[in-house]
Amino acid sequence: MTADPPLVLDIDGTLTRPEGWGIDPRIFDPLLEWEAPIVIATGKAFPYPVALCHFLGVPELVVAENGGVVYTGDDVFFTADREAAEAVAREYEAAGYSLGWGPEDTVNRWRETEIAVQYDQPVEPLRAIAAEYGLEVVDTGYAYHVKDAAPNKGDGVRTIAEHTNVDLTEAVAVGDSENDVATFEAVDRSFAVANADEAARAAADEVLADAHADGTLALLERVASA
Ligand SMILES: O=C(O)COP(=O)(O)O
Ligand SMILES: [Mg+2]
Repeated sequence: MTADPPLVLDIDGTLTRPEGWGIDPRIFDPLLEWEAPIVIATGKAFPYPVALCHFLGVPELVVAENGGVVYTGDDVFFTADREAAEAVAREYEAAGYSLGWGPEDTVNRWRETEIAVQYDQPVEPLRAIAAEYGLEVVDTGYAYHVKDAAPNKGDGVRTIAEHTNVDLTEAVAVGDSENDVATFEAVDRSFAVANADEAARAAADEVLADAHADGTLALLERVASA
């Protein structure tokens, strides 16, 4: 009899419905019943993974903003600030472009360390402006994230492990894009869903046969305690 391994899960592309958008409701019960810690490691702003944990009914262990914000359940750690990314966003807008989210911009409203740009906005001028500020642009397949190069999801996951009982030498991670590569390096076994980008596929120990939540759900069945 083996125990359930700790999980490190990405959100978009990994817990999403086959259509690619929205959380697949089939993940709720397996995650609620999982007997080991679950870390949500995402590019989304801090409130989103916290809310996901809350509504799943699992403890809040969260890496948000691609590692810019880390929550261990007791403490919040910030590993970057928003100022430079904000300056890039203003310059992008001044050049006639838009972040693409509308006036109230709930995607960036609560962001503390980076700025996200909608996926159908032009990325080349964004990359050029970000480079002037020494920042990088990460392509998650869902948005472009303007961020400091230092924070990443993998370091965030390690911070959680240092402050909790999450044992990364036993952990299983699932992800779909270049922002999950550092996570894959931090855990014991790493899996890219079938819809994953090249970077995630190359970094993962295994590419799953199924896409989105279908891939993740099949994997959970496979690695669950016997
Ligand atoms: O916020 C994004 O663009 C992607 O989010 P994810 O890291 O949970 O896939
Ligand atoms: Mg993703």
